[in-house]
Amino acid sequence: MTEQDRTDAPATSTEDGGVAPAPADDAAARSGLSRRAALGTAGAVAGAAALTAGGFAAGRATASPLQQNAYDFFGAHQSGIVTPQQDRLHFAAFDITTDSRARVISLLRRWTEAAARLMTGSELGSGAAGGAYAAPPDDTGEALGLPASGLTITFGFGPGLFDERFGLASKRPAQLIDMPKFSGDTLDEQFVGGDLCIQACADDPQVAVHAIRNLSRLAFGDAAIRWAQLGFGRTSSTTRAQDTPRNFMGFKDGTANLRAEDTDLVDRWVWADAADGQAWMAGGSYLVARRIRILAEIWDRTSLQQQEQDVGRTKGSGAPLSGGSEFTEPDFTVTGRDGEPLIRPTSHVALAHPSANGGAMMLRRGYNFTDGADALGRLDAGLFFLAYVRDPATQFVPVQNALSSADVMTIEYLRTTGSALFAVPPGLPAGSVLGPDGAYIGQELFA
Ligand SMILES: C=CC1=C(C)c2cc3[nH]c(cc4nc(cc5[nH]c(cc1n2)c(C)c5CCC(=O)O)C(CCC(=O)O)=C4C)c(C)c3C=C
Ligand SMILES: [Fe+2]
Repeated sequence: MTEQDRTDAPATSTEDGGVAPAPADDAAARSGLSRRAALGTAGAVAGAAALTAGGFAAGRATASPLQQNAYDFFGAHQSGIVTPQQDRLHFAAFDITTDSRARVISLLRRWTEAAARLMTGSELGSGAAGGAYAAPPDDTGEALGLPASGLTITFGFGPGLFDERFGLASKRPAQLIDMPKFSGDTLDEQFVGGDLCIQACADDPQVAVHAIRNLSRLAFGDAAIRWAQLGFGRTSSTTRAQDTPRNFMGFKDGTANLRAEDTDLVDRWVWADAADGQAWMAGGSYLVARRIRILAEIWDRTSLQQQEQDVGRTKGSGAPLSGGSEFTEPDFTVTGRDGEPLIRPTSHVALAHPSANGGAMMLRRGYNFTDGADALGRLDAGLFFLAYVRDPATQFVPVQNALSSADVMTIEYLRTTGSALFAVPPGLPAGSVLGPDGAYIGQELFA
């Protein structure tokens, strides 16, 4: 767990890290949260303040059942980027359906306050069963009784937020490019773009789905889901303590990923800086989302030798074909008896490696997905590729171009059906007071 992910600051903390119940109650009163729910949150965050970098609260006597595995919503960066990658994902891209700038701000305030509560394992408002009998409940209820489950909620802004509607055109970061169409892309419009996005990651799928469902509900009248994606297993590690998971092709994935502990590299390749052009993005990042279908039926009829040559690593241990073990650096100069490089130049690893891309790196945070089958009985399954970068034009586009034009794995077995890019603003500092007039994610953009 990294510094900014520690659960060491309550949802309405004071500058010195103490709990400030009065603002929480004020905010609750202003936003119509029940006393019961507000007390639940205050209790949870007060307990959370006792947690340390040693990890989650799970199993600790001091942790209430609801706050177990709770990450802090507050910090210099949004949670869900360098946070140890959870195993489940619900991702949603939204269209903004209002032309009112004030309503967009109000939506971001509602989302921010709700996200901070959901991450503590608390219900929204009066809860699922505690509100007025004659009104729909404030919380849909399917996460009632479940712990926080490591939930992180990460908000992003798509190019549409910067169109003529909201007077934000001059604040659009140069890094938020219109994603080019890559050779071989077979995009399905139902998985493309979005004015806003929410990435909800958790260790329990019900918790991640509950978060998106309730945030979507809060957006009613202002934004509507354009497309969404569930992920059932992580395909990366974002910290050194985590095992390397396997992707839908059966290979270890995430071995050479950037990790939270690589702070210099993360500063260099992930976090935006004011000097990059837009001060409001300092401490933020850019999220590339690509829905990539894997032609499993073809891949599964391919020999082990061919599979390993296409990836550039062994299927068992994930070691590079040039030798060593999983975390040995690939050596692209080592040749076999036939004089050919052991790692083929057309392999995925050879083409995606920083040495082939001007040193560029990215923080991958993808998920396996399966969405049923097509009319021919083939699985609609693959990898929902998520990557955080500081500059998509120099860190993602050249790599994708190289993969699209030369990577045997990409050309023969992968079909990209969805694509989107979002600017992910920085986090909110501890001590921020939330509510109808309070702080919100992205506030510097509207300042
Ligand atoms: C444009 C960026 C990338 C896309 C798209 C992509 C798709 C994709 N990758 C795999 C499987 C593996 N990728 C691996 C490594 C790897 N992939 C990228 C980039 C993209 N992948 C990078 C930058 C790297 C690291 C290269 C390096 O530094 O060595 C690996 C090897 C293990 C690992 O390091 O993670 C596998 C396996 C799939 C299945 C996929 C789309 C479906
Ligand atoms: Fe890859």
